Amino acid sequence: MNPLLELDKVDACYGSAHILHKLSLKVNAGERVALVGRNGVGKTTVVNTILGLASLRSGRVALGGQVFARPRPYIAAQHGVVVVPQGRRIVANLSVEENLLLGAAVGRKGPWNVPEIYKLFPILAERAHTPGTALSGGQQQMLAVGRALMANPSLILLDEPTEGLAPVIVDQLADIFNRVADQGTALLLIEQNMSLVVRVARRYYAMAKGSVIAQGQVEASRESLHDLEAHVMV
Ligand SMILES: Nc1ncnc2c1ncn2[C@@H]1O[C@H](COP(=O)(O)OP(=O)(O)OP(=O)(O)O)[C@@H](O)[C@H]1O
Repeated sequence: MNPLLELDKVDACYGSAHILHKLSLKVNAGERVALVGRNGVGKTTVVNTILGLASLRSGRVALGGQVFARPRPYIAAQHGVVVVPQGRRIVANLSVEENLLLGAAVGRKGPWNVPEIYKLFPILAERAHTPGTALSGGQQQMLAVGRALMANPSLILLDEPTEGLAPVIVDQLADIFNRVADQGTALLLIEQNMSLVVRVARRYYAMAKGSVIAQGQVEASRESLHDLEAHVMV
């Protein structure tokens, strides 16, 4: 079976700023993969390249085996690849429920709908008619994950989903990510919190200066945690 996502020797830029250099990675159906690395190495640029928000200079971006010379956000969504963006990007003048409904705009069929999201995150049901940005940071992150699930994705790209959140909320999100993955949705988890990575991911790529410099299995061991932490120490 073709990988859900494959980047093959990708070079990508913002204008004249050349950020990604011969970067290759792939995510297969149902996999739990982490992308780790220090601040500024280009992790968000990987996401932006998949969405066409950074320009693809050379190499290949393929979704489900289909190569896209000019990736776009709607192409990714139509192919079941959705992003929970860094900073969440909750729409301020829409309610929680309206933010969730935005996620369904792509019209993919699947198990996720508003009642199912409310079962996963009961707090969102309680606050359904509250403006999305009136929620706490942790609740906004739940809303961003719920909005992504509303697209019935086969792969979710999570860009630093626990940044700035309290440990108790991080624990809840780890549990949610595992439940979502247990139901068969693949995850690409971009994270600086390595104790979360070892709880969720089974495989990792480590980046430095716009390239993948290491990859391997993730194990729930002290050694694995130590190895991963070495890639993100600043
Ligand atoms: N729109 C842009 N135009 C030019 N350079 C950019 C742009 N966005 C990011 N960069 C630069 O690209 C490099 C990689 O940034 P990127 O956000 O991909 O890193 P990151 O690994 O996700 O870091 P962080 O953990 O801080 O989000 C950085 O040097 C950054 O300054």
